[in-house]
Amino acid sequence: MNTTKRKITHAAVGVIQREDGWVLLAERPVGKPWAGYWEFPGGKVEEGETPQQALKRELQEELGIAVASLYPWLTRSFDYEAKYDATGQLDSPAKTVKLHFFIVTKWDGEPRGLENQQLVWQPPENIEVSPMLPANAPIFAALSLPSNYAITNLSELGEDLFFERLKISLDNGLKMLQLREKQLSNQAFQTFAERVIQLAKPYKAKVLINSGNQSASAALNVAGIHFNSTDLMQLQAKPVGMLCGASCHNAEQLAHAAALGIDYVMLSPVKATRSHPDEEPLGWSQFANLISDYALPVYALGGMRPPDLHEAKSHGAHGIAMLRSAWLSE
Ligand SMILES: Nc1nc2c([nH]c(=O)n2[C@H]2C[C@H](O)[C@@H](COP(=O)(O)OP(=O)(O)OP(=O)(O)O)O2)c(=O)[nH]1
Ligand SMILES: [Mg+2]
Repeated sequence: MNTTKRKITHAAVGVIQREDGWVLLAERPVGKPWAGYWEFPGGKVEEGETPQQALKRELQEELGIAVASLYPWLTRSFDYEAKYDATGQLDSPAKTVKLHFFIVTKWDGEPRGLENQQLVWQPPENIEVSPMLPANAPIFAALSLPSNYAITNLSELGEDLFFERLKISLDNGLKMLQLREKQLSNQAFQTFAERVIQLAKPYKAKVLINSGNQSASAALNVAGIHFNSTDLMQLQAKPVGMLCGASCHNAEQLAHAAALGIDYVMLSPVKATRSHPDEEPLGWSQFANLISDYALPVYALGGMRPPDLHEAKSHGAHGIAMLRSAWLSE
């Protein structure tokens, strides 16, 4: 392993996202390192700039747009090896880049390729341009996760009401839910889970199961597993071939989840909740501090209701996870 300390290049990267979810990609023009590779618009953070200031400048320079609204999102480091062109000339030296991603939701002006770069709008779950800058591979998986994530609450609602509400939620666009029912026997959980999976299937909603119910699940066709924080800390490697998330409550758990490279975390409790009345809430500022330099998408959990989404995103969250309020009738 190369242990020489590399200089870190900071870059500000803009995920410019339309209301339909499609994002803007640019092809690096001839004459720049990694020419022909696709990327999100953005560029290097200059001396004395914050990443957010750098992004606004870069999007003005590269696309001629003025950012009107943005959310801080992920921060990821990536080690680039030296790259040589076909004639053996150095195209780009070995370096470590730290990418500060933002999601840009409003802007003034129509994006144009002011540096002769090709531009294209793409749906994150089905990108058709390639090659992509190698650091960006996990970004599209993260972008494909929905903003709202529901956790089942069968024990409080009872079966009839739960399935009635589930149907309504799916009709209203719910795309991801976690089955978490510690009180159920393996057999009862299995029956419950099969019914949920069946209902969710035509909506293409992702169904995950909590690791506390995992023993019941071998036969179930679920999209993934959600590890509680105790099981997360026991985990040595990310299970392959499935979506994988975890509950975190502190910096140590967040760091372990990031080291495993799982797909998302939930950080809680943001606010006081009825389900966990004894836990001290983090509040938004501590929530934001814990994830200010974090590589994975984070769902805020604990007292969240749908109108909290904007505030959650303003504090760096990818979205919100809800237990009780996911199933309210209004
Ligand atoms: N803009 C952008 N840069 C990315 C992405 N992914 C990724 O690894 N990078 C790396 C490539 C570069 O090392 C660095 C950003 O540099 P850049 O070439 O865009 O810098 P810049 O716009 O300031 O332009 P210049 O210095 O090349 O003239 O971050 C991405 O999606 N977008
Ligand atoms: Mg650039």
